[in-house]
Amino acid sequence: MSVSTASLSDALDSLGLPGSLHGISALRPGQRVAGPVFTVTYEPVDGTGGTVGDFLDDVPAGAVILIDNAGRTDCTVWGGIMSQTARELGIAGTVINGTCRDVAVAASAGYPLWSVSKFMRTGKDRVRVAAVQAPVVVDGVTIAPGDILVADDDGAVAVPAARWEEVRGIAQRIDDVEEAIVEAVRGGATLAAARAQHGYHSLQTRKDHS
Ligand SMILES: O=C([O-])CC(=O)C(=O)O
Ligand SMILES: [Mg+2]
Repeated sequence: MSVSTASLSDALDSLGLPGSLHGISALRPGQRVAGPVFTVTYEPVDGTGGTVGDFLDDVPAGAVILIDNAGRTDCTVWGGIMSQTARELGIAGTVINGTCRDVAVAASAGYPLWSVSKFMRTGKDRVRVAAVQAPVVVDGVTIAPGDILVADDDGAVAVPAARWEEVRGIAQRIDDVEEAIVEAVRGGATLAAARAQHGYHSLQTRKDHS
């Protein structure tokens, strides 16, 4: 599963599928995860009774948690206790349509995180878990539990589980072609000639792959 999010995004474009999650960024360089999504949806509460992280004990090892707090950035849905617990549980990483805190703790625990922002005000008494393992919509992309979420330095991409092998295969071929272009340039070709030879400009263009 080592294809880049860039090539996965191009592969999705070529199939006319959505999946690239605009607005969500890596919190630090060098992180990468790929795995089945465990979805969590938050909702606002007025006053007391809300909290964050109640679902964490139920997430299986290897899953990538996707938290949808509707892009809200004025209070957290993730913090350092959660990063360290997730690490203990063997959870692959967390992608947040919202914000998180204690990011230095996540870094020292080596726990991978992606989010809209980082901000220190807690979501306790401000939000609560509304649903787990229900479909979520992020940036217009519907993501169902078990879809494959891949995240790296360039951001996060979701691929429907039923299309994963197809999308991964196309993305792998795109990675190979891009490598061949660079090899051709190293071998003395101009960029224009190398790109033309390998069909660079239409790698992501919508097409019939059959
Ligand atoms: O309130 C939060 O965001 C949760 C928190 O700090 C933690 O898990 O350490
Ligand atoms: Mg904390």
